Order: sequence, then structure tokens, then C-alpha cells
Amino acid sequence: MSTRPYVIASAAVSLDGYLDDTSDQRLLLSNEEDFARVDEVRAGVDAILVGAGTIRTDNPRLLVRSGRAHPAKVTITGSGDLDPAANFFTTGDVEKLVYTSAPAPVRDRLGAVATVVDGGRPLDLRRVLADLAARGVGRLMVEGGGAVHTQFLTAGVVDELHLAIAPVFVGEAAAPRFVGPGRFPPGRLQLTETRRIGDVVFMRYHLGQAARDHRRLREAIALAANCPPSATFRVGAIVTDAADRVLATGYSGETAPHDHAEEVALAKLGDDPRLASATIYSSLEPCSARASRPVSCTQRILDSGIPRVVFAWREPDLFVDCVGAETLRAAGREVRELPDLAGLVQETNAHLPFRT
Ligand SMILES: NC(=O)C1=CN([C@@H]2O[C@H](COP(=O)(O)OP(=O)(O)OC[C@H]3O[C@@H](n4cnc5c(N)ncnc54)[C@H](OP(=O)(O)O)[C@@H]3O)[C@@H](O)[C@H]2O)C=CC1
Ligand SMILES: Nc1c(N[C@@H]2O[C@H](COP(=O)(O)O)[C@@H](O)[C@H]2O)[nH]c(=O)[nH]c1=O
Repeated sequence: MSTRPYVIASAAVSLDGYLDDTSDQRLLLSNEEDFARVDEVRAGVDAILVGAGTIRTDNPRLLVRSGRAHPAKVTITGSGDLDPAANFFTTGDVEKLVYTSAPAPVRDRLGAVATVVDGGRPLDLRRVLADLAARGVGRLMVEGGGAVHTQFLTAGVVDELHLAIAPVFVGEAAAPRFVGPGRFPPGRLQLTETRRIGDVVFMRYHLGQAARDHRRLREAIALAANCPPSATFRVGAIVTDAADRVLATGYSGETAPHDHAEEVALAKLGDDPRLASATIYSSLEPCSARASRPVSCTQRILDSGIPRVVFAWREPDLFVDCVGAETLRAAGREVRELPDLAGLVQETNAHLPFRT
């Protein structure tokens, strides 16, 4: 069972690594097009977190500009030195959560405008994240500032890092840096995207387990290219062990026309004991009902004991109403959806009349 949300850390930085300058005016490092990209990311998460320092300095609204639903807003503070009239609290009809190491005085100050939650003393990020997950936050965007980014990265709780590099120098020693000193995750991050956005360069990295998931899921998606022509979904699946070694692969129609990718891969493993700590990657959400065979892939995964399921594309309502992800989660399995890769799966399934 996942105990924390999927965490995306996001920042715009100057060429010399600063988040802002020391002036009273907020430094706009992103350009218009890059702010639109940030807006897309905001629209795809359940909550946005910034540190109390950012609320004091920027007075941000943290809303989605493009008319879609606003995510919840989250902050962390020790002092509770936050103005109840700040935009963070007064804008957007959404939940505002304040995690603090001093709940009683902070509740006195902010209890009327936010839900104040005990974050432990000292504040424990994993406890904060577990509480957010329990409140239904599956995806969290962390926008900063520097103290917050440093702590999330050094605590090893960041899955994706989004960095926009702006073509300016700040050059002030007292300005906030993207991160301060600390014990960061060792080794090189996995660079998964670079994009030129006008004069800004956008870079996306995956870290830790998220990097392994991203790589294996791309491989599963690529397997679907082997599927024979069909009037149904073309899907690829890979089962890995706890050390990320491939145990089995499968693709739709591999051994018979009605085969699903997951059932092919699972059939190759029988009741292999390594399934008890395995992950199954599938380009499509595992089916929960099917016309061609009596047992769904969701049921086969449950029967196999596999504790983790990672998929890219939530099944569109073309043939049946799929509740695979919900069913697996309800049974206590960890389910990771990587919607950023759904477009690749849709390309492989362009023969089907789904709408995006
Ligand atoms: N370019 C960009 O993308 C972004 C830039 N920024 C910039 O970053 C700057 C702010 O960064 P920074 O000053 O580092 O502040 P942060 O936004 O990182 O907030 C730091 C504050 O958060 C609270 N906090 C952090 N960790 C803990 C903890 N473990 N326990 C309790 N409270 C904690 C404390 O609040 P308290 O003091 O109340 O106890 C602390 O002072 C601003 O200039 C802003 O413009 C911000 C976001 C994005
Ligand atoms: N300056 C800066 C960012 N700043 C972030 O945006 C927040 C303000 O958002 P809003 O309330 O929507 O105006 C601010 O508090 C900080 O978290 N973000 C970026 O992607 N690029 C930028 O150049």
C-alpha cells in the first residue's frame, strides 16, 4: 500500500541557480509559455505545497488559471507566522492545509481559514505525506521555495523534478537558491525530458523507484508493437522482481488471439514465489471484466499476490466500464498510474475509436 503521494518538485531557476532575487518584486523566471506549462502540471495534481517562506515573500494564489479544478493548497510552518488574509488562504474554494510542529498556537491563528494539522515535533515530512495520502492526495506538486526543495530532495521523497532554466543571472549571495547544502540522493538522476520553451529550457528528471518505474513502463509500452493486428487493445506487460530484474513479459495476442498482455506474462510464472514482492507494468489499466474469458487481469493479479501495479493509460469506456485500478487499490495493492506515458499507449492503439 502506498504511504505517500507521488511527488513532483517544480522550480524555475536562474542560470546561477537562484529562485528569486532580493528585491521586493517577485522575480518572474518563467516566460508566459512556461507559466502555461506549470499550469498544466498544477491541473494534473491533487494538491500544491509551498513553504511558509514563499507565502510570506510572494503572497501566491496557487490556482489553476485555465479554468479547470483547483488542487488543494498545502503549506508547512514551524512559527505559524502567516497572515490569515494572505492569498493562499483567501483565494480558491479548495481545502487549505497547514502542517506545523506547533499545532495549538497555529490553530489559534489560522484555524478559521485552514485545517491545521500536527506534523510532529520536529516536523516530519513522511508523516505530512502519509496524512496527505490518507486525505486522498495521490499526486502532490511541491513548488518551493529553497528550504522546502532541499528538505524534500534530501528526505528522498521526490519522484519527479521539473526544472525550468531561465536565461538570467541573479548574482546576489543573499538571494534564495534552488537548494542549499544537504545529503541529496546519490548518483545521477534519470533525465526523461528536455524541451525548449521560448528562451527557457525545461528539464524533467525521475528519481529512485519512479525512475525505474518510468523506464520499465516505457519498455512495456514498446512491447505492444509485437501485437498481431486486432480490433481490441494492443497492450504490453512486464513483471519484475524486487531488484528490478525482468521475470516475464507478455503482449496482447502473444499465444492466442484473445490473450491479454498481463495474463500472458503471469502464465509464464505460475506460482513463482518471487511474485510476492514483484511489480507488474502494463501499458493499459488491468481489465476488471472481459467478454472473451471468465477471469479478468485484475483478478489474476490479485490471485498472483503481486503487491505493485504500474500502468500508463486508464482504460477508456470502449468495451466495458473498467474499475481495475480501484479494485486493486481497494484490495490493498499499490497502484501507480503514470499518465505522462498515456499518449504513447494511445499511439499504439490509434486503430480504436477512443476520445482523449
Ligand atoms: N522560482 C521558483 O520556482 C520559486 C521561487 N520561490 C522563491 O523562494 C523564496 C522562498 O524560499 P525559502 O525562503 O527557502 O522559503 P520556503 O518557501 O522554502 O519556506 C521556508 C519556511 O517553511 C517552513 N518550513 C520549512 N521546513 C520546515 C520544517 N521542517 N519544519 C517546520 N517548518 C518548516 C518554515 O516556516 P516558518 O519560518 O514559518 O517556521 C520555513 O521558514 C521566495 O523568494 C520565493 O519567491 C518559491 C517557490 C518557487
Ligand atoms: N517565480 C516563478 C515561480 N514561482 C512560484 O509560483 C508561485 C506563484 O504562483 P501564482 O500564485 O499562480 O502567481 C510562487 O509563490 C512560487 O511558488 N514559479 C515558476 O514556475 N516560475 C517562476 O518564474
